[in-house]
Amino acid sequence: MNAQSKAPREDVSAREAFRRFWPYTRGIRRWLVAGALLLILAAAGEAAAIWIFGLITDHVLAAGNLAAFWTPALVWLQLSVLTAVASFGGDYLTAIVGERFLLRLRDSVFAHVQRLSPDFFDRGRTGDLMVRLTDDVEAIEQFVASGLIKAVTSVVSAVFFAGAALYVRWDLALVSFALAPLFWVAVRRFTARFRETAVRERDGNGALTSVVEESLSNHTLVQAYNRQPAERRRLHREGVTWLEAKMAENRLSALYEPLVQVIETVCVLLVLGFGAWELSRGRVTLGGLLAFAAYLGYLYPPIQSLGDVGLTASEAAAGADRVIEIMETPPAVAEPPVPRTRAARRGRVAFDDVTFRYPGADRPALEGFSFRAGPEELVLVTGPSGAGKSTIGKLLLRFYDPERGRIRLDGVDIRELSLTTLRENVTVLQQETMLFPGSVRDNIAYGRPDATEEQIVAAARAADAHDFITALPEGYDTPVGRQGRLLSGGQRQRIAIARAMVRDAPVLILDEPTTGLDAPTVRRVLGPLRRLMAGRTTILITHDLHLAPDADRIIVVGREARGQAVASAAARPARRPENRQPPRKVPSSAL
Ligand SMILES: Nc1ncnc2c1ncn2[C@@H]1O[C@H](COP(=O)(O)OP(=O)(O)OP(=O)(O)O)[C@@H](O)[C@H]1O
Repeated sequence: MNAQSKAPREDVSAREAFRRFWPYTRGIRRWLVAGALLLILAAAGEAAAIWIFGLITDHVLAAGNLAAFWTPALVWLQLSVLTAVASFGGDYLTAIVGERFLLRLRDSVFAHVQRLSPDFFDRGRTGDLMVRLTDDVEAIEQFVASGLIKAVTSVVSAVFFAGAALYVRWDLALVSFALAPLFWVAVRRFTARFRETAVRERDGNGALTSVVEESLSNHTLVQAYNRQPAERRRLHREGVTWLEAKMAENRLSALYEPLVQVIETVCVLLVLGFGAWELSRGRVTLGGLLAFAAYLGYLYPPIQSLGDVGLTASEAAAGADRVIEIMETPPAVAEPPVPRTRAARRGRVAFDDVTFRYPGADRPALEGFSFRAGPEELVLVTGPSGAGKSTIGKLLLRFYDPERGRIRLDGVDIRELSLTTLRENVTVLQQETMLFPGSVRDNIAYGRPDATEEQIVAAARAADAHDFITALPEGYDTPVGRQGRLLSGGQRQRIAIARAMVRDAPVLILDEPTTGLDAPTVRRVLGPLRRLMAGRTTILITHDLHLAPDADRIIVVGREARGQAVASAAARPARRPENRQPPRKVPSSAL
């Protein structure tokens, strides 16, 4: 199953989302507690300051007694400094906890995504995946880490201010608390709707980012086929869907705040009316009444903030659905329980009666396929398009496991090797030369980041790339651009050959290494390719028979008449041309 496909998603409740992501706070929980305690201290400081304000009103302002002002004023000043420090510390720790949580969760989701099969990426939409790794992960943080602190401090602050209000005038307090359930009703009604709109908004955001990503990464195709208006319309359509979802969300938040304010005003007016009556009868002092009103004023923000936590929880649950969906997509292959981390590095490859079907495909891409390739052998794999040739490389690299049969490297089933060890032993040179944005040097050293300058240059020389690289404006430091687009196809190919040389693996898979290159360029890369193949087991997947004379064996992967894709190993020794020159091997000491 593919997380990015449109399969119906199981909704996750906020509680489940919390339970699921709470373990990511391991190690930072003490900071979480410290942050919450500091914020509670700040709330207590504010409550005490209001108390002093009431005292000053009664004993200084109402009594006109300046002498009584200094002591409470000094205490108030000290309290406000203490409150400021506690509030700073609390906010800072909350931010640290939130950001660390975010970092850890994003790292973990990304690490999982990296283990998924190529099929997951081929079927899914990159833009949507990007939104899941950024916005959705952030929404979860807003709830689980900072949201939790906010909820705890809001509850404690509400208890403080409610307690203080009760202490000052319990009867007045009870009158105002009688309206508290109104808040709950408002919050509950809004939370459910908010959840719905949040899910739509997140999906819309993913779809919009996907269109931008797809359109920009295929800009040449778009321009060459005059598809700009169609792409603009596609973006606009997704933009409108997102706008509608966003507006529904904004409408709800815009409605929620004034509604809460109206409820607040009703409370305050009720208290003031009742208070004025009590004041006129001399049952409460002006200072007492003002302090009481202030406590109520301070009581509403934490209650409102609890409501906000409810809304954040809805958004987080919507994000959590999307993140959990990825986390629950199983990797196509698993590391063995006790992986072997050493291989003989001789390069003996064997496919024994291998049958493989792509996930969701109704017929096998390879069926009962067997072949062997030994050290220093060049096995050429050819056959019609779609017959399963490239699949051989994907299975050897263990992007997928066969349904039946087994694949061995130096006599060991590749399922027993650690994935790292296996992939250190097999280098692939793909049909489409993949370069990473970065310099020429970074790209050559991509498979072996600790490669020395001499090794990089030796590989570039052997790949016949050194001369054109030194002629580039910044030599080995020249940026190659996105997917190496600043270089020509032949240059990209030679850099990829140099990269494979630096990697120096005993098994080499060349998947259509000359596709897309014109005849002179093909002739130009043949020499470097031969040097790369020297001393290794090479599986050359190609329609192009330029290298056929060099092959030790040719395997024809074919389709049988019944229309099923069947790979048959019609292996036959290739005729070795008399004039075949032994390839010059790049001394491994130089690599
Ligand atoms: N990710 C995938 N999911 C489902 N089917 C796939 C997937 N990748 C390839 N296939 C199918 O598997 C079959 C073999 O594909 P493969 O890429 O191995 O063919 P090939 O012989 O290398 O073709 P070509 O010469 O055109 O590159 C094809 O029918 C193809 O449609």
